Amino acid sequence: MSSVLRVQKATFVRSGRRILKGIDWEVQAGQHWCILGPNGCGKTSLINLITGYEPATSGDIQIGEDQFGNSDWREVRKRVGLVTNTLTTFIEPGEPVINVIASGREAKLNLWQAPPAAWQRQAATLLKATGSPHLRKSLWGTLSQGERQKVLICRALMAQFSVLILDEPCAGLDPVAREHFLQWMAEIATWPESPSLVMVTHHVEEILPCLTHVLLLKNGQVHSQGEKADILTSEALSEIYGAPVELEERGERYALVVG
Ligand SMILES: Nc1ncnc2c1ncn2[C@@H]1O[C@H](COP(=O)(O)OP(=O)(O)OP(=O)(O)O)[C@@H](O)[C@H]1O
Repeated sequence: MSSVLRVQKATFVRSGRRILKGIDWEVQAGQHWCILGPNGCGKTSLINLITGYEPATSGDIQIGEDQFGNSDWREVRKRVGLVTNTLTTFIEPGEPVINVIASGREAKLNLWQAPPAAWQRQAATLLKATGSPHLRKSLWGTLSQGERQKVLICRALMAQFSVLILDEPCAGLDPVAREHFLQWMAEIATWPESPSLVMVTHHVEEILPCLTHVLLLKNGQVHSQGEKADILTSEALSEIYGAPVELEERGERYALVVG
């Protein structure tokens, strides 16, 4: 299997604090990952290194064949998609939904002009696949939280990334919207051209069967990583959260009982 993303001995130091302390992690083609860890363990910091928003203090980050430092990182980052709520604040409320999606082609947030017809068609096709083709004529500012998440993922899919990082994509969704959203994510994972999905979440309920691997972080270090069935245990989760928790299997999904 080919490597899509490789992090080797990555450290991240800010304000004299060692936030990431030697992370080794590899995502191979065809794998979909979930990252779990308590607040402040370094999940966002790790994502910031992978997307090139922050330079690692030491260590190597490789996307496919290209390594940060040896390749033009602006080109490399075009292969890593990031869907995060912080993006939403940078998009103008008056921007048409189709333009928001089409802007993913150039990794720009606001296009300020009508996108080329071919991009508009591709954007409309992606939107249709979400089951929300009626949003085609909507403006960004009128969308609900769940609709915004779908549009942001469509936007990311415009660029044909090899890795798509979803940072707490279900935050703010009601239970039904969350389940619909997760099922759509599961469908994306079945596409032959699907990027490797990396989902950061605090909720084991959101770990879908399509997520094949799990990375557990604690205090800026890898606690454990590997195939979901091996890594996701009550014992491991109790260790990372520093309190007894019980992982319950419900069909192919999970629930967590605290205490
Ligand atoms: N630029 C920075 N300067 C100083 N401290 C930072 C910086 N970036 C992150 N930190 C600190 O590093 C730690 C890890 O932060 P990070 O946001 O990566 O955690 P996280 O696992 O994503 O947390 P959460 O689950 O709460 O979102 C936190 O204690 C945070 O305050």
